[in-house]
Amino acid sequence: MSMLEAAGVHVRFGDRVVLESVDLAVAEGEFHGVMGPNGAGKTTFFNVLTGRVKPSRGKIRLGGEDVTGLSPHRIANKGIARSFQIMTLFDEFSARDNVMMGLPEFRARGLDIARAAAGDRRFAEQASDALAAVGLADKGDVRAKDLSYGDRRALEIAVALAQAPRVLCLDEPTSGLGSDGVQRLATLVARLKGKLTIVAIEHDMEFLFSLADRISVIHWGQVVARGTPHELQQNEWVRRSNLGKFA
Ligand SMILES: Nc1ncnc2c1ncn2[C@@H]1O[C@H](COP(=O)(O)OP(=O)(O)OP(=O)(O)O)[C@@H](O)[C@H]1O
Repeated sequence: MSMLEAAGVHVRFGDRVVLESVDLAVAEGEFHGVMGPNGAGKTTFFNVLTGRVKPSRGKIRLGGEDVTGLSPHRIANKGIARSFQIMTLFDEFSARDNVMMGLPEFRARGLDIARAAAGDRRFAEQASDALAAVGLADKGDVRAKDLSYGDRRALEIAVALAQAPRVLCLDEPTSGLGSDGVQRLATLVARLKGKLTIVAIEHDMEFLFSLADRISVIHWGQVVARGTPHELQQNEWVRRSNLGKFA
């Protein structure tokens, strides 16, 4: 059984069809890349997976359970975490507090002060684990706004990891990073690979081809090619487009 499955997903905005019959099956522990030209429908597909857009047809299943059309909040609670292309951190808060605020139990406790006091240490420990997982172990007390761009991107991933997701969706994780930052992210993803199911939209083909187990190419709202990086190198469509130029 696939950890994450999309079956026959259609999305239309007015009379514009943006996704047409998109299928995807991602195995547990797989790192699946999604690539394609600008405007192809990749972000819309992520929005369907994470509940921000309801498909006009088709199903999304997580671990076999139908989660189609659930709210983003409920889908997150079921285990699909998303790291956004646009920074979504609380700048004035420390890295650790940002991660703690991503913990479902932390948010669920509301303003119950007695429980909060008892829970704080445990939450802080969970947050520290997530920070360590992304190489920010010694930056827990640094305010988000004082972190470097690369550290902020790593922190976004820590926020998503702290939710102990079953599936992590990364929307252009390398965007805005210099080559050192990309290298560091590649090391992090390589460490997470196999332990976590990851789906990543990415324009950096070198990054994707070196790390992904399989890649789906979306163009005009449809999957036009899919396979391992090696298989895609042989794919006629990818060869003719300039998408595989790093392959
Ligand atoms: N809410 C919306 N209403 C109408 N059209 C939309 C909406 N969201 C996206 N679109 C259109 O759907 C198409 C696909 O957009 P989408 O953002 O999914 O593409 P993408 O592959 O992620 O592109 P990029 O790589 O540039 O981020 C675009 O033409 C976009 O203008």
